[in-house]
Amino acid sequence: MGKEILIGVIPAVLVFLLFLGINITPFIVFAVVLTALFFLINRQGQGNLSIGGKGKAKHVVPKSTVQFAEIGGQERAKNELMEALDFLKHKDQIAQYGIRPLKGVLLTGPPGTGKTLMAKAAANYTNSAFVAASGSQFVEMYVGVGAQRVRDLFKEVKALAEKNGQDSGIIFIDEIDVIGGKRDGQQQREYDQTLNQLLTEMDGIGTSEKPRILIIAATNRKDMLDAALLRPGRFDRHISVDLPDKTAREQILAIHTKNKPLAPDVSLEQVAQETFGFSGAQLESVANEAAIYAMREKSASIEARHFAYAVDKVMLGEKVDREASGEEKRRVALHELGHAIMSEIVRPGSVSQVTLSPRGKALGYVRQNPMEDRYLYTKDALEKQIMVCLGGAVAEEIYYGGRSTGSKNDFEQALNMAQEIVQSGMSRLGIVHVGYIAKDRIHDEVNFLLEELLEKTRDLLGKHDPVFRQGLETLMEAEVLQGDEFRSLLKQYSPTTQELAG
Ligand SMILES: Nc1ncnc2c1ncn2[C@@H]1O[C@H](COP(=O)(O)OP(=O)(O)OP(=O)(O)O)[C@@H](O)[C@H]1O
Ligand SMILES: [Zn+2]
Repeated sequence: MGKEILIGVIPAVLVFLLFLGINITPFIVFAVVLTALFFLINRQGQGNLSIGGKGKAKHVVPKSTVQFAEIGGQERAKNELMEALDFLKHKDQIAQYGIRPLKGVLLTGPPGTGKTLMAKAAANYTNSAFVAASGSQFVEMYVGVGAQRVRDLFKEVKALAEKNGQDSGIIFIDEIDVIGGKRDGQQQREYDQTLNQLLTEMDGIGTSEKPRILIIAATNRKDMLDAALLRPGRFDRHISVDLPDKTAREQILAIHTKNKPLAPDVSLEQVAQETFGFSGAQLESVANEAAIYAMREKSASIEARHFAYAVDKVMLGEKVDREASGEEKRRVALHELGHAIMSEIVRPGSVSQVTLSPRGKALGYVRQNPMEDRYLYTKDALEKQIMVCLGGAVAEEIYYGGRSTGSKNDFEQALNMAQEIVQSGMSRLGIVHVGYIAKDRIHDEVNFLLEELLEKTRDLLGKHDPVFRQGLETLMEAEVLQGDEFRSLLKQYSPTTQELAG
């Protein structure tokens, strides 16, 4: 601020000197030089300190101003991240207690769910210097360039922290899977060097180091990552950032319409209802497109129909049509109800929540109350849990006459548990020595077990049609059913013991 005043004062002084009849040429030269200097300093002061010459990726971002409050939904992820960040804030205590410093946080989840926003908010929350890069920026034709860039990144964040007087720095690496993907074959030499450099830098982060550095990485393919990255002391804290559920969608829409004139007929809840499966980025797009439609029509405010257009446009842009997405939601709802009903049948009181909120690859889930550890080790308990797993696919079979890829994970779990039964000597085969018995005999026995349990599950779920219908209605509307709600629905619509027996 002082600079502007000086720049204004200098000409005034010169005019005054001229007025006194003094030769001002030397003063003018001096003033010009001074002004030029001020401009230079001023420009550098804007903050985009950049190390490295041309051709280098620009990964320095001005000081982050994003706040956690500007991120809609993601409550669990935000809390987990803040908890992790408290390590940065209380680093003296961490050192005092000899706690291993947290070095890496991995954010996983589909594109556009706010991972970048979270990293920026993290920097703001901890008053850390922030630099960002994307995995693809490290891929170069020349060996060694990627590794050099990793080194630069660490240097940069340190320099930036020093310059801003901050005692911590956050490095955000988007698409970490590009440099940290699983090794296969030799064509990955360059990636290897980049990854190794990253690991070396991370291993070098000490407890008392200043500035303290935290690396936040993002990927939507955690399963693709090299195990070396996930080891303790590296990216050992994983936070999943999921697609938003209905409430979260409404919050995100509210955030992105805050500065827009909405007509009274707009219900963000309604828009949220119609945007199942949308990411935060897509919702931002909906808000923006709706505004564009309204402006084109010279409408004074954004009306409900503008939102309807916008939702369609974003869906079409993503090649998802409304019909299909509604149908998919129905299918997911029935699938989850299948799990939930089975869960209550085999273990009353076990369902804590049924939701359609898409998590990771799954589009819905049933949260079960934890059971006692002991429980899992009997044959009966394993069989019951297998039936809960199969419930989803069976429900789809009943209502759609076939299964979908949505049950892959369920089947994997069921298979594992069935194998457990066989290998623990709890099947018709008796005690088996896994090394000696032919593989296909185990396989056959596992299949036999699963077929039997499938049949049982079909039988039980087939008798719960009214529960499916009522549950479906609620889930389509609210996308979530709390455990108690679900149980009272079951109580009301379940068949009686007599009906079950018949
Ligand atoms: N939870 C959210 N709340 C508010 N806005 C959001 C949210 N999630 C995404 N957005 C909007 O979408 C934009 C893109 O989000 P962001 O870049 O953080 O997603 P990302 O998960 O990092 O995606 P990608 O993996 O594709 O990089 C944000 O700038 C913001 O406008
Ligand atoms: Zn399932």
